[in-house]
Amino acid sequence: SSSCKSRRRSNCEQGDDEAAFPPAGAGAGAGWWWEWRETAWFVAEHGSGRGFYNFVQARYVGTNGSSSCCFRTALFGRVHVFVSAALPGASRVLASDPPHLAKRYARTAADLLGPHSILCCTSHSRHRLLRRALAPLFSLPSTAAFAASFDRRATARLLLAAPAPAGVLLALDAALEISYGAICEMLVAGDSKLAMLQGDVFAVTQAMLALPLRCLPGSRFRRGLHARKRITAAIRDDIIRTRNAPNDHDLLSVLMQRRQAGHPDALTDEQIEDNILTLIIAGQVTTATAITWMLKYLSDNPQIQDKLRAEALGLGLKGDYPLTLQHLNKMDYAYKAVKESLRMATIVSWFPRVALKDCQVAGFHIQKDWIINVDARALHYDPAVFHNPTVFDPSRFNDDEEGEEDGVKKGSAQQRRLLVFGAGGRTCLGMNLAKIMMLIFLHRLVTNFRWEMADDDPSLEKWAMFPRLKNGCPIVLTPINHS
Ligand code: HEM
Repeated sequence: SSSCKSRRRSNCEQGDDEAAFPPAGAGAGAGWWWEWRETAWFVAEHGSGRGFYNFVQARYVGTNGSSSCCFRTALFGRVHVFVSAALPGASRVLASDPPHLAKRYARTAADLLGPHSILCCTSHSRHRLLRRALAPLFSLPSTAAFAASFDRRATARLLLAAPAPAGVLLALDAALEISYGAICEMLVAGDSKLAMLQGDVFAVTQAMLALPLRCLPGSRFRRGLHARKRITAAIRDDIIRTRNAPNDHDLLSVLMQRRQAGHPDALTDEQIEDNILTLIIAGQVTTATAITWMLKYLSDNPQIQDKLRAEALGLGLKGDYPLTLQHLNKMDYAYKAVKESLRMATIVSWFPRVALKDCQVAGFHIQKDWIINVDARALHYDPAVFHNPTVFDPSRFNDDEEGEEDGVKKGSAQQRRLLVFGAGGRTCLGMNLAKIMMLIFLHRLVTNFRWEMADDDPSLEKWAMFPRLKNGCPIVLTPINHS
């Protein structure tokens, strides 16, 4: 934003060339003691009810007390630069995907997801192969089947198993359970042990940003590694089963058939294991977390909830109807509410890339091996980009252009500035699935209940990979009388 641009020069020391070094954040220092203190601080915030972004936000305030759009710190032995995606040039780093800026993930995440995971893959050519190999999962028929499966599960969980009138639903648990079932079915249909391992998937996500205390019995990281072993063992059993009896409906069967046919994008067993685990983790916890934030924002804004209800009931769907992609396409206001929830929740706060050589990012001098974190949350809460950014307002997207491009809705300049799913060659593969899950969950809830939060505690869950409410978003449901 313009506010970011003008503040930049005044906050920087000058580098060797034209570009400036990123300013050191609040509490700046040097040497091993400072680095250790920054890491301990980051970990402490992560383990507090305030969440790790609190660490980042505090450091945008420079040593002289003025706020900046970029700062550098040191975490886990590496220099990290955080740069607001509102700065011209920062999100271009993602969109243009230059070869000297490789994707970077915490080593702990790479250990837990595996060396072949698409999320952690740094080689451009191997990454392209993995993206092509996983593409069938996101085809239109697969997406439609996924929507039907998620809808069936959501209906069963929210309506058939609904709590007594004015009962409390723990939204996070419900969203995790429904999305886990639907994603697993899409990846490995049939009788897979994966269905029983939701707790292990949770343990892996809890370990992703933990200290890498591999040898310490009982540490979160070690528990995560053990959970990973059980999950990959289950996938290995599924690979053997599917090799003998593939069915056409799941990703694993497609991958196995490709291998048997000698397809150039065929994946090895190890690549399949790591990427099935990755898809579950990338898809389930993110989306379930987004759903809980959406329900919280709508509980805080009952008039928006009413407007959504009016749109949903106005679709004229009666009786026991399955939702289809055509129905979802008609939910204009709900779609805006989903986008606004994604903006405010900003599930993935920043995007890490490692500099493979000295370079410039958004006008700042970056040295080889530094890690550049393009900060999406700073963009989504920048008042110069989103007017009144802390207000939940789906109508801020009213000026979006209508129309579809490659099956994805086009939007206005402001919409394009959302950085919820990343940009460029590493853009989230599951973004349409995520929006579909959110729309279906919302539709089933809004057409059957009014709701409000049962507990307003704003604390965030400790050690969560993505910021989410500690209380799991308990909502009081009041059934709607349709007569
Ligand atoms: C609200 C839900 C979701 C959010 C906020 C989200 C966000 C993201 C973001 C920001 C990235 C890019 C990270 C980067 O560039 O560093 C990403 C990548 C990815 N996401 Fe999602 N995601 C969501 C749901 C899903 C779902 C449902 C799936 C699939 C089932 C999925 C699969 C993936 C995969 C495979 C990648 C890696 C893409 C690559 O590196 O080429 N995500 N996601």
